[in-house]
Parts: sequence; structure tokens; C-alpha cells
Amino acid sequence: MISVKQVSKSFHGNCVLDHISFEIPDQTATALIGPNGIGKTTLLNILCGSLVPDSGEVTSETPDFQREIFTVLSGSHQLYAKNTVKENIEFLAVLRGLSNSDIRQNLDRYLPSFPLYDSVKNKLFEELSTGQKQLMILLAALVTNSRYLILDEPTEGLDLDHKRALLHAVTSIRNTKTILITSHDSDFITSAAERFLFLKDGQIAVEKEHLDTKEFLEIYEALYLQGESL
Ligand SMILES: Nc1ncnc2c1ncn2[C@@H]1O[C@H](COP(=O)(O)OP(=O)(O)OP(=O)(O)O)[C@@H](O)[C@H]1O
Repeated sequence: MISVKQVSKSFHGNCVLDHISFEIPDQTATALIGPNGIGKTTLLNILCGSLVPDSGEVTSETPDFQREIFTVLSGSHQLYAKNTVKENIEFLAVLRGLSNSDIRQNLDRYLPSFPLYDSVKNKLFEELSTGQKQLMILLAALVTNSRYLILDEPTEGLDLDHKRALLHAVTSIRNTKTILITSHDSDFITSAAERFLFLKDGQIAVEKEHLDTKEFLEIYEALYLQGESL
């Protein structure tokens, strides 16, 4: 579990996070929800340790937990463009101290959720489409045994097929990993996540479990749209 305790962050006097506290329980997928500019990325950066809060702290019972966070960013260049998918995944895994047999074992474990791998493993990473890249970065996160996964807008730029493949992959792993997802895609997020944290005014305004799309949109509208219909 990761605990965010009384975290505050301002930029140039503009308070983005205001003594925010919440927990990210293990082996579940938690969604961080809110419109553009509400503070999601700021919070993710603080969670990963790449941004220092003005006050408060992020803790876990796992020592050095921030080293075990793997962030999957949309459209990012997290893998080496000129290496194949297979080389990239194996290289990352070796860097994280996995042996060849660990890597083989993890590939065997996760490949059923990533049928795409076999057809792209020998392609250069730069030759993949946006959706294929997303899926392969997520596979890399799993093969490297990352305990905590942050999926920041994972469906951005994905067609329906890749979105479905990503959803299938996330639902197949969410009860073995600790996952935090940000997304503006209400259909995807209500299927992928089991817990929902709605950010407003620098704090968690609403916390819910297992929302369907209709319930999600009702909360979203009430919190952020002030009467505008979706
Ligand atoms: N480095 C920075 N310097 C100044 N202001 C910043 C900085 N980073 C974020 N902000 C401001 O903090 C607020 C929250 O930004 P943040 O990127 O966390 O929002 P977000 O919820 O992730 O938005 P989006 O959904 O568009 O990604 C915004 O007003 C943004 O302009």
C-alpha cells in the first residue's frame, strides 16, 4: 500500500494540492479522476518522487517503493527506439536484476494477456503504432516485476481494438499489482478501475468503489460541470 499523507503543492502561489491524504491499496486498480489542470500529473510526479511536495509525505511499508514504480506514459519514448521490442524488454529486465529464466518465466506468465507480442517482438520500437507501444510498455513493466504501475492517460490515441486489448491486460493483472490510472475515458476507466478518487480543490472530493459509466458521469457532472450536460 502507498499512503499519501497531508501532501500540499503550490506553483507560484497557486495551490494545486491542499493537504491531500489517501491510500492506494495493493492488488487493486485505483483511478484518479478530474478535469484538465486539476492536479493529477502533479500528484503522480510526487508519488514517483520526481517532484517534491511543499509539505506532507508519501510512504509505504515497502522500503524504497519509488524504485518499484513503473509509469506508463501515453505516446512516450520509454523504450529505446532503435532496439527491438524483445531487446528492450530483456534489457530493462536485466537492469532490474532479473535472470534469463526469470524473464522467460514472466513472459510465459504475461504473454496470454498480450497476444500482440509475438507479432511485434522483432520490430524496432520506433516501428510500432501508438497503441502497440502502450501495450508493449505495459508488458515491459510487468516482465520487470514492477510492483506499482502508474498508467497516465493510457488510452490516449488508441483505437477501439487496442483499447480493448489494454483493458483486457489491465483487468487480468489488477489483482496481482498495485495500479493507479488517470483517464478521461469514462468507459475505459469504469471497466479498468475498481476504486475511484475524484480530485477537487486540491483534495479527494469523492471516493467510490465499482462505478458503472452512468454513476461515474453523474458524479463527474455534479463535481465539475455545474449543470452543463455531458
Ligand atoms: N511546473 C509547473 N509550474 C507551474 N505550474 C504548474 C507546473 N506543473 C503544473 N502546474 C500547474 O498546476 C496545475 C495542475 O496541473 P497538472 O498537470 O497536475 O493537472 P492535470 O490534472 O494532470 O491536468 P491534465 O488532465 O491536463 O493532464 C495546472 O494549473 C498547471 O498549470
